[in-house]
Amino acid sequence: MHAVGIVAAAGSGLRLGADLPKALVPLAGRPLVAWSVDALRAGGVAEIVVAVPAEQRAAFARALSADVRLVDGGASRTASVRAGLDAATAGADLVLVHDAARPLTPPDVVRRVLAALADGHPAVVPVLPVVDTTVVVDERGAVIETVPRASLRRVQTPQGFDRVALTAAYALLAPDADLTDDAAVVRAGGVPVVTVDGDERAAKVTVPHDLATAELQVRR
Ligand SMILES: Nc1ccn([C@@H]2O[C@H](COP(=O)(O)OP(=O)(O)OP(=O)(O)O)[C@@H](O)[C@H]2O)c(=O)n1
Ligand SMILES: C[C@](O)(CO)[C@H](O)COP(=O)(O)O
Repeated sequence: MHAVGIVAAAGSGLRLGADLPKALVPLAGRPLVAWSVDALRAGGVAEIVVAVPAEQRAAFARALSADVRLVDGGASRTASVRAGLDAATAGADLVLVHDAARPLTPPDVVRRVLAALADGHPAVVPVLPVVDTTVVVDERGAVIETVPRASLRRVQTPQGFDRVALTAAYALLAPDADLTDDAAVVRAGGVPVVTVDGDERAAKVTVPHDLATAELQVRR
């Protein structure tokens, strides 16, 4: 089986508030995107395509090794992944879609996703339980309902797919579709999605505190 990794790295990182695209923000001196590419490689994915902001291609080329292919991302994560998928070589039968913003994803998470794909599941996501009480609020922020959380999960990346199933699901999407992850794309196309264990260390760097936490994690 041949897996291609697509790294979504074309976001700007508004919530992080850095003065360069989030995927280029350094963690222990290396750009987040370089860590995320390494995570996929350490888990057994050799071919990597990275979707980058078009105007930053040169900076990404300097940040990554020459065997990583760069493509121009789009206005949404969905558009960026679609561009990466279009650029993957025909030889790949599996696709792992990963966020550049999850730099410290342990290789075991990647391996668990690949193992479930090898078992014949067409779509696999790593998940974690919800550990806080979870509520619904009204427009003023008042709590109107506590949600039972036993069956809720937080979804991480990399998310793994049979390439034919993912390509077919993307082909069904409207060109301007903007879904929050790729599992939602295949589910919209009727493909069942199974879960494997995620890992707290695969947390997404979204706000400044997440970057500080990642720095501490690297130093341990
Ligand atoms: N047009 C976009 C938007 C997001 N992403 C990528 O999708 C991943 C998850 O998105 P998120 O963490 O929301 O990143 P940003 O969109 O950059 O963050 P923000 O919403 O704070 O601007 C990131 O690795 C980001 O680079 C992408 O490839 N193309
Ligand atoms: C893809 C993702 O990381 C799965 O949890 C998440 O949906 C990305 O969300 P964001 O708001 O675009 O960061």
